[in-house]
Amino acid sequence: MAPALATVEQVMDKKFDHVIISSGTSGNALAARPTENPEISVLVLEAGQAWDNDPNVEMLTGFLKQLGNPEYDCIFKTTPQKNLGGKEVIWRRGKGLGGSSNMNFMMWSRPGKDEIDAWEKLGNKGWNHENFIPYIRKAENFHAPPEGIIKRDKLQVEPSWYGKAGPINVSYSEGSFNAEPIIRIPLVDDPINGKYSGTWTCATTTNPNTLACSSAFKGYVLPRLDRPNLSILVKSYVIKILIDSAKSDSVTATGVEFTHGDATYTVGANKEVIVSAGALKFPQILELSGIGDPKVLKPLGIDLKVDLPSVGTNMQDQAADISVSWEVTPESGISSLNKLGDPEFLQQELGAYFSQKRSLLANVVSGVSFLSLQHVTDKAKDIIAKHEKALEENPPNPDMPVFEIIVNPVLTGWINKAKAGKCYISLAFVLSNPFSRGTAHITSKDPTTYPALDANYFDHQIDLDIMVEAFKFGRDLANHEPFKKIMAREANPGLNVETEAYIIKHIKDDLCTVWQTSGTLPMLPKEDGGVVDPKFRVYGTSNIRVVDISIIPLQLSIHTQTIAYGIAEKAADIILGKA
Ligand SMILES: Cc1cc2nc3c(=O)[nH]c(=O)nc-3n(C[C@H](O)[C@H](O)[C@H](O)COP(=O)(O)OP(=O)(O)OC[C@H]3O[C@@H](n4cnc5c(N)ncnc54)[C@H](O)[C@@H]3O)c2cc1C
Repeated sequence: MAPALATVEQVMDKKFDHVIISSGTSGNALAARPTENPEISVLVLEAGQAWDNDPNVEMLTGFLKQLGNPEYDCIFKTTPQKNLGGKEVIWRRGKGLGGSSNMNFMMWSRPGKDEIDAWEKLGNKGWNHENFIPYIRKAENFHAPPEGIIKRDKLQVEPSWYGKAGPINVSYSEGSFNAEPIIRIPLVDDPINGKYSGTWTCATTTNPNTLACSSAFKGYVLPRLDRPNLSILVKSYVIKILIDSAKSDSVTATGVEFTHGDATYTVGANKEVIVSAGALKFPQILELSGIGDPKVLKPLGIDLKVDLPSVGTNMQDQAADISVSWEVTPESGISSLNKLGDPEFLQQELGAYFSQKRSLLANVVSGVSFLSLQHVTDKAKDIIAKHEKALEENPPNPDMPVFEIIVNPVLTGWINKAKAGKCYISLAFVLSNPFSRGTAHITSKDPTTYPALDANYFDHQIDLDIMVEAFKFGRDLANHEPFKKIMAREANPGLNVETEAYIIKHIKDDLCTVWQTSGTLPMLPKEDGGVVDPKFRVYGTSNIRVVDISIIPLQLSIHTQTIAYGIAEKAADIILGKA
């Protein structure tokens, strides 16, 4: 049944204690926690729509049908990238109740100790691993795996390490596709405890009993929709925050302006406006509201309300080469997702999904390896020395993972197509901790014009140097067990990509993203380029908070949905005066 949501007539011109912009991954946790107190009223404005038991949102491989479909996907793209020969890179993002948690690949990974402790060292008091992990645990409803899966995935699972009472199902799946422990890469059997360099099986946000994908709206809000103090309006696109700038030291948000259908409406905020519209859209909302860099706002004729030049800077995107695949031998027993292109096979697998809860359609992405630079190449010291001057201010931690390899049972790459009856695996190579920084700024006053998203890939040459070495290392894994015995031949990009020059060309031609862009509104001291303080408040405002992965000051190697949930849980405690 479709959830009972508000109508525009029920919210227009009304006042709510908290107005939350978007029902994305962070937005739902923020809507659910404060409304536990019946005295607090919350309105959520979400640009997309509601999903009513939609198999594309419910089923584990349903995201494949969402990618590129404008009903589900915001479909951003970067500006032409100067270091990629002008190529524009498509960036997927979820739209509608649940945001990107509906379309992500469900991997559930906790951050490393050094990564979160670094945020505190950067000037964010109280933001360290020890304090932050309990907030991630709050989101978790962990399902301890059966002995068979523990053995198969070589896991150490101590249920007390995980949260049990949270809204998001976290489990190790039957449908995991795991490489065996990889020669040359150490196995990590407890990657959730603050150190995750090595190879391991990742948990995913799946309900192992129903094989349903667990997302932010379904977990946090759907069971609480009957709360009279919670209103959600879908198809409401926020244009800007309404600001009272009568006081000179800090401005106050009085409400929000949004469109719904063909009309424009306003709604009031008694206490706060909280923006959780994601790292790509939020800078736009702030800039249209007059908060940002005068050099961006003035030429567009936008009145400056808060002079905050760091809005939309510090963007960090995990770049990836996902187009390296091998045909596997028939003896490997690996069945790849390409086979789902055969309608008869697809029907068979759909039947098995619902009747036996076992199917290729229940496959989850879970075989990951995180590697430091010196693990990948014996040139690590040379590469760091070569860039010493540029890295002076921010020397890399030699043990920190900078690179990830993700194993997938599917042919990827654009050069060669899948052959009928053949099966494939691919290794995605991810530059997880880029040194290059990009920007997200408006170029027009028109709120429907997407912001200019400049990832600035390879602006820092060290990013390309790392990609090249990691590509060579990852590709060479096919010559070692356990891959050697299953790889029949390289399908993409193919062996003519051999010299360093060809490798660089291939990386640049095929460069894409793994959609973990963060940092556009960093939590840092203002004098160091910060936009929000450690309590999520936008500098120069009394009641606007940013609560999503825009605030990440320094990218993590890990996947970011755990961070989005942890951030929102922490913000909820702050809003409720508990932290
Ligand atoms: C394809 C894909 C695969 C991924 N795989 C993984 C993975 O396996 N593991 C992992 O940990 N992370 C993964 N991620 C990343 C993870 O999903 C995100 O980091 C996280 O969901 C971001 O949450 P958020 O709250 O910042 O934004 P989102 O969840 O993206 O929410 C933003 C919301 O804002 C709404 N919105 C935008 N503009 C407006 C406006 N003007 N008015 C009103 N509403 C607006 C959007 O409709 C959307 O609902 C993946 C992401 C993608 C896209």
